[in-house]
Amino acid sequence: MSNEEKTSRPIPNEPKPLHPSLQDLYLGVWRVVWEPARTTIRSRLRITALQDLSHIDPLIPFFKDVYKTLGPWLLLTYFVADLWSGFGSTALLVFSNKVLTAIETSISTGHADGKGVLVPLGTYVAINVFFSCITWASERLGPIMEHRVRLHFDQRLVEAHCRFDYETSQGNILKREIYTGQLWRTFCGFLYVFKYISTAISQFIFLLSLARSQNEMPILVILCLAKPIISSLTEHSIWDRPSVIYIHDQDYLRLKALQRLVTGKEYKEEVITGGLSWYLIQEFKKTLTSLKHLVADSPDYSVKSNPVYSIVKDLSSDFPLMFYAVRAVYMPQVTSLASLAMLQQTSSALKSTFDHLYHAYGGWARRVNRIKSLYEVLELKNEMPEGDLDYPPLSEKHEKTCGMGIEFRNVSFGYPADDENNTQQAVQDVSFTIPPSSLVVIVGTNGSGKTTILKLLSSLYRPSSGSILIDGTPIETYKATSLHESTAVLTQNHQLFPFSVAENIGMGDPSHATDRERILRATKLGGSEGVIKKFKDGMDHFLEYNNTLFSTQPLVSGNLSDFFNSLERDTSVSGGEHQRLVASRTFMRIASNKIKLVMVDEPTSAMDPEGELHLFDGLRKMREGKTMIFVTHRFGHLTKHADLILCMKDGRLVESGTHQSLIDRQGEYSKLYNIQAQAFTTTVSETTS
Ligand SMILES: Nc1ncnc2c1ncn2[C@@H]1O[C@H](COP(=O)(O)OP(=O)(O)OP(=O)(O)O)[C@@H](O)[C@H]1O
Repeated sequence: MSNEEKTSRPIPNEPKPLHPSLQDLYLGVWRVVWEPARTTIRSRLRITALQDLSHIDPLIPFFKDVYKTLGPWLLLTYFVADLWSGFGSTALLVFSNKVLTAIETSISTGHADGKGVLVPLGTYVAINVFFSCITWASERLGPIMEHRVRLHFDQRLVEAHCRFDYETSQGNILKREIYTGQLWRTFCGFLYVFKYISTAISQFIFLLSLARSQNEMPILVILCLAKPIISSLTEHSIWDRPSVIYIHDQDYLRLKALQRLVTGKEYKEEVITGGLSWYLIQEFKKTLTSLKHLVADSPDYSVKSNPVYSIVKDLSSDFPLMFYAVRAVYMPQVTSLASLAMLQQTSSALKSTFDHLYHAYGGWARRVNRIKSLYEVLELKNEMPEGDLDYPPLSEKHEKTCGMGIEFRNVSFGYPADDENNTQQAVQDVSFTIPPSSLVVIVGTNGSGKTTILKLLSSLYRPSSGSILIDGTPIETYKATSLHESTAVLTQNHQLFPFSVAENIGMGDPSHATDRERILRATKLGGSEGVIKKFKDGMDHFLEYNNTLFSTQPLVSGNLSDFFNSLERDTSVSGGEHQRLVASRTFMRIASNKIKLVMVDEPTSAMDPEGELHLFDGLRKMREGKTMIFVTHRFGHLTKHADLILCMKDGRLVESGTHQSLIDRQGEYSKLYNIQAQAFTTTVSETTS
């Protein structure tokens, strides 16, 4: 396998060693570290308000997708277990009633009917055990299904975001955040409604059938308290004590980093112009494959790991009933109000079911809206028109050694404004022609439209009027992705990605993203060798390290606090170092041999003069077969060697020509040039005088 085929791995998955006083636990992708201490009872979920029911149409594609992701058997098992938990509670009431009736008969006749009591009791216990097993199984299945549903929609969203053009990606619809982690619970929320309706019906029927039929306080109180006591002894929550919780799984971190790259607005421009979409999808899929073994990403997962605890806890709520049953068998002369107790028990169960139903309905509209938002994003159409012509067209005799030919014909463009009355144009009626393989410099005052010209050429936006021709063909005739593959862009706004240094540079040419030789060459050309030497782990140093690290409670000084501090990482680089690393990525891209147009927009603002000279020299040496456009405020080697200078002012092209012709003209260019030249001449004359 070539270098390119290997997945570049994030930092090693080595757990950080712990002080002997600390303990740790791995829960899914999380590592929880704590100092052993006493536990407290976990807090309860908050309750949502009742809202109107919405129509069911938007839910159909969602249900279909969940069905396709989980398959019929997993879904059916979960659905049956869910429904059973509703009917099962009524079945328990039926058999507890039988037990109580048998007890009552024993008492009234004064004859101990062991079989009459023990058979329904045995059935009751068997149902309860079965019930606990089903509950336990569905608690195990739930996180697996949740995880799969989440990964499915994560992938759909990554693919959708990679498909969006720049303008679409900035739109309002995408400002709403979609948490795929909630989608399974949303689905369950719909199931709960059906579950509680069926439970309520069965409990109600039973309550009607009961209408026919019908004191040891301290011990009863203790028995009633058995359930919370057992729960607090057997259920341990990581949220109950000071713990350090962080994502330990490196694949998961990479998954998150890839998602950030795809969804983060700050990366979008470069993801689009860098043609990274397919690479990101490919890497995302690879990472998903490595993550399939994990069933959840919530640190609460698997806190209850033993089914016996669940069985004992669930049985404990019936200790009072068992107590009465045993007592009736051995002391039949003591009378109890069995029917009355049964009525009370059934009605309180029904009350609780109605309560749940109320809350399940309460969340219905919220859940429908969540699903609507999800599908609005998944089905969102791109705003920018594009054609299906490849660039450079295969059929035409496009010279291999020839850069891109560009023509602007009366181009005007205004950015989509928040305020519709704001009609100011960033570029107005601009026309120029750039012959293939030219070196062009665009100069002008701030806000004069220089960067906007590059953005229009990058197909990030389309002109409001006029036309842009690429090699004589309108730009919108080409596939935007195909133009991006032929273009390298370097600006001062370009970001470092949340990956290693090597991958940051390698992604300049996604087809060779792990080719170390190419990366090293690009590193030298971009002048970032010195930067990388500073990192302890060199090329493998992580930039913008994305670890989820927090503590559950304030950490006072101590071993836990020291441990917490040791996990924090400093990933910052200086502005100039940042620009050198980004420049290396561009050199990686230019070296891919597909590039016909290089656009460079003030990428050296934070660089020292040596770095700047190195960068421009490097770019000029790679000129062959490329058209190069530089936007700059600095008049120097570039402007003097340019084939064409475009001078912008207030969105208009005011002058164009070579350096000498524009100096001779004594216009806007000459004015800007003289302002800069004056600074040096004044300094020289001051020094000499
Ligand atoms: N994303 C945007 N949304 C709205 N207006 C914008 C946006 N980007 C630029 N503009 C406006 O468009 C005009 C031209 O901006 P542009 O960035 O092209 O100028 P520039 O010549 O590159 O400026 P500078 O030299 O400061 O980089 C400016 O008035 C600017 O405020």
